Amino acid sequence: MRTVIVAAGVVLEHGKVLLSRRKTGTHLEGLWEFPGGKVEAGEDPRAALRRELEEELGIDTEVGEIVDVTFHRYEDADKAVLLLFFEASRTSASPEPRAVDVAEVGWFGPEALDPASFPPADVAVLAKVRARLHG
Ligand SMILES: Nc1nc2c([nH]c(=O)n2[C@H]2C[C@H](O)[C@@H](COP(=O)(O)OP(=O)(O)OP(=O)(O)O)O2)c(=O)[nH]1
Repeated sequence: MRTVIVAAGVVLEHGKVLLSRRKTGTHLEGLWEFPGGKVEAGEDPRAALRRELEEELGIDTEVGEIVDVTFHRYEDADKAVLLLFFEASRTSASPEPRAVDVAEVGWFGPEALDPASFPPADVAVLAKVRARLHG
């Protein structure tokens, strides 16, 4: 089984978190997630996250500290993911997020962070993000 390294962003603004929804036809289709994607061979994970946020949501960001690291095996897809969740913030010049290469995008409060709507690999980080939103 291969392991894929994924960088995902926790972008908070005004007590809400930025989430995107996976497109139909992809692994885990229709679920909400922290926007991001695969780190290419030899690529700096923070640079990968900036690139993915630009490609998928059209936003310009600065990537900060790590929020959580999780490992999950998706037996059905015969793949494992090492997920690096980073704090990220939009630069002052950044456009508003839009669904360029995701099914949907939006800002959500803590009540939306129901683990049933997210990939199983996200359970631990959801608790951390919920705590940040309440804090
Ligand atoms: N961006 C992101 N990906 C996540 C999260 N949780 C989680 O399990 N993943 C998984 C889903 C995918 O298997 C992988 C992200 O890679 P990707 O978005 O480039 O995946 P993909 O659909 O293009 O994958 P593939 O079909 O090309 O293998 O990480 C999350 O919160 N954010």
